[in-house]
Amino acid sequence: MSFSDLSLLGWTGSRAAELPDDTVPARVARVDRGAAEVIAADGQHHVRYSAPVRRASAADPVALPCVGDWVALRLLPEGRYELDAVLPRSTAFVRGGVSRDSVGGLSGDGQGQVLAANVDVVFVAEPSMHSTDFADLGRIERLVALAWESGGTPVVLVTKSDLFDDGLDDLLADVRTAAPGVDVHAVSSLRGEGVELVGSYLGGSRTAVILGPSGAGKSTLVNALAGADVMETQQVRAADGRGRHTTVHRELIPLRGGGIVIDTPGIRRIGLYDMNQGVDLVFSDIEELAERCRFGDCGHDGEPGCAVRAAVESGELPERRLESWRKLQREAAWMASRTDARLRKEQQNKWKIITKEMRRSGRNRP
Ligand SMILES: Nc1nc2c(ncn2[C@@H]2O[C@H](COP(=O)(O)OP(=O)(O)OP(=O)(O)O)[C@@H](O)[C@H]2O)c(=O)[nH]1
Ligand SMILES: [Zn+2]
Repeated sequence: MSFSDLSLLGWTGSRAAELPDDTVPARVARVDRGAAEVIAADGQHHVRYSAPVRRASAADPVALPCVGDWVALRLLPEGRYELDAVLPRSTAFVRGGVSRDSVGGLSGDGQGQVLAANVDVVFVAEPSMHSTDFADLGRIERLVALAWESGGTPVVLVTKSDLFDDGLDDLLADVRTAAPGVDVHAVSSLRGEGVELVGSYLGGSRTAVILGPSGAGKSTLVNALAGADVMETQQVRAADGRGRHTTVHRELIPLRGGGIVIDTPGIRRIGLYDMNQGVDLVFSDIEELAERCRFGDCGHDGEPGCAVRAAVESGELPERRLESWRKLQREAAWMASRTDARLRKEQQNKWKIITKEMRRSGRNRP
């Protein structure tokens, strides 16, 4: 991968002002215990972290460089670069626990870890059919919440749309109800339908991730966008008999039509934790109804004058959606109790601004 022009990697003039003196910019393509693969204007480099970066990261893992970060490189007297600073992130996927240990629980140390940074567009891929099941609206809600939480813009892709003959329009309508204010598109990588439209979100060298369950067709879509087989799909893995864990992913993938996709094992596994305010936006319809409940702290659980229950009764609000909302609220509360307080505050501040913007532009009106 070679980029003579960093703007193809998403570098913008506004970031230049944040670059310390006597350093050059680079973007992190991969991290590996105390060192990173970065792409600078003069090519790819393997760089170690400076002492200040190491100290900051020891105090708070959120300061560790991660894929997608823009960083400052300083040329050392012996002629190699050192990673001197992580430039301020515009967006970040933060995981609440540092490690998911073998029992599958969060580490419980309450510290965050950044899985990917400076992601502009978050595609939420949900297959129209998953073995014998239809698209899972609850999963879409969760992943859209996570996308909002990162600061990026979610776009829902109903993948494998070719598996659907009749009723695709109905399905898309249901998905739109599950993700108010979010663009929803049908995509078939197999037929090449919708692929160009997906690519159009990445104009101006924007950066994307694709979230979604295994088998949603994420790798196939990335290959279609990249115009080359940069990802091993499940089919290829099955054909050459290699287990998925041995697959070496390229983590920062340039696309033929411009733009970049970040794909890391961490982002692939990211799922159903780390949500707070994102939930409010996904359920903006419920939040709006709740403003009309008689009691400010209404639990929508049989209280008199409850506008939310009334909407369920009248069929305006699907019961399923109220249940999803309750479930996500509980999880978000649980996660929030475990997330580093400072980080949470930062996210909340950012969130207030985004919410305000959305209110103003009316984007969260279903
Ligand atoms: N019918 C149909 N099948 C597709 C489409 N896109 C992908 N597939 C198939 O679905 C299977 C899974 O596709 P992948 O791209 O490997 O899915 P993934 O989301 O990357 O899966 P993981 O790597 O396990 O996360 C493969 O057998 C693909 O050939 C599509 O548009 N239509
Ligand atoms: Zn109520």
